[in-house]
Amino acid sequence: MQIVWDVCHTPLMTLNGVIFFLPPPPPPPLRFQDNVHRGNVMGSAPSDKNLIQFKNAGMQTTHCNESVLRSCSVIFLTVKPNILPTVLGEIYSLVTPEHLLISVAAGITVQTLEKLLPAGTRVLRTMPNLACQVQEGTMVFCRGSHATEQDASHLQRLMSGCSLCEETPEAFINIHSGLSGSGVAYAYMFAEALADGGVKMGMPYHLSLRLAGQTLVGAGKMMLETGEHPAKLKGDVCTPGGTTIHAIHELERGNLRSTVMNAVEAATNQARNMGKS
Ligand SMILES: NC(=O)C1=CN([C@@H]2O[C@H](COP(=O)(O)OP(=O)(O)OC[C@H]3O[C@@H](n4cnc5c(N)ncnc54)[C@H](OP(=O)(O)O)[C@@H]3O)[C@@H](O)[C@H]2O)C=CC1
Ligand SMILES: O=C(O)[C@@H]1CCC=N1
Repeated sequence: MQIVWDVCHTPLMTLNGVIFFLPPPPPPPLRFQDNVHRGNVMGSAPSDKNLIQFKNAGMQTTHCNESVLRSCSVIFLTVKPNILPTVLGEIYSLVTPEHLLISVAAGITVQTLEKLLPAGTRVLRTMPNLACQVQEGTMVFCRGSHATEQDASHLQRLMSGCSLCEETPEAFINIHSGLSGSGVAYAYMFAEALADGGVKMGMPYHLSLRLAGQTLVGAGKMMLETGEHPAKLKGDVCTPGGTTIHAIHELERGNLRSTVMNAVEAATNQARNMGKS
């Protein structure tokens, strides 16, 4: 997840340095606004593979996770879930009440995070999706026992520039992982299949791909902007006896909706299992 860029993109507040353990932001031009200064953002990772892009964008970088704790007050934990316990052990002695720790790790519960951190640590558990990188993301989050109202609004303000960001009960975080965190990947598969269909019928691949991408963007935007149920919008596309209803019959034969529901269920259950191990 490339949270760092998204955070910096938002028009808010001074970050006393922020980010931790991240893949890179996309290449410049980055749009830093108001008080968020790229020089106040610090990324840490073992290698330069991703960090080099932080450096190129004028952010601070380090290979020492402890340095981030010493310099930063808002810490995004974006390592893979299986590495998180080791990293929290490493930084444990440096975490103070001044720090706000924000985890994006799939499956890792608030209870686990709090158990691995000093008593009283302010923690937020989140689940973003990849589209935060293009300011069209989704994120849900919940508070740990010591996180405050102010911490929650801080995160919402940080993320408001790049995602729909909702506070939810913790039980919804894994569901959001299955629906949207992973869901962008299902959408890409659908887009790929649309484009392949176009190619099959004789359209060049690059044109087919661009049209498929825009079809998904447009369909999502219609849903959000009209507030209409997707079934209603689907009905609007179906001319009686026309092309769409013939295609929909094929999708129903292939169990599209049931398959997608199964996918959300499988990903949610996997997130739940990851939280147990
Ligand atoms: N990918 C996605 O769409 C989403 C991912 N997430 C969550 O984001 C997290 C990252 O996943 P993903 O983006 O796929 O992972 P990546 O492998 O792309 O990124 C992980 C980063 O962690 C760094 N890292 C590894 N070990 C350490 C360490 N000990 N200390 C500091 N940094 C370290 C790696 O450094 P190096 O560059 O040196 O290898 C790398 O830059 C996971 O917890 C996942 O659940 C959540 C929602 C969506
Ligand atoms: O696949 C994963 O585990 C992560 C979490 C959600 C999206 N990617």
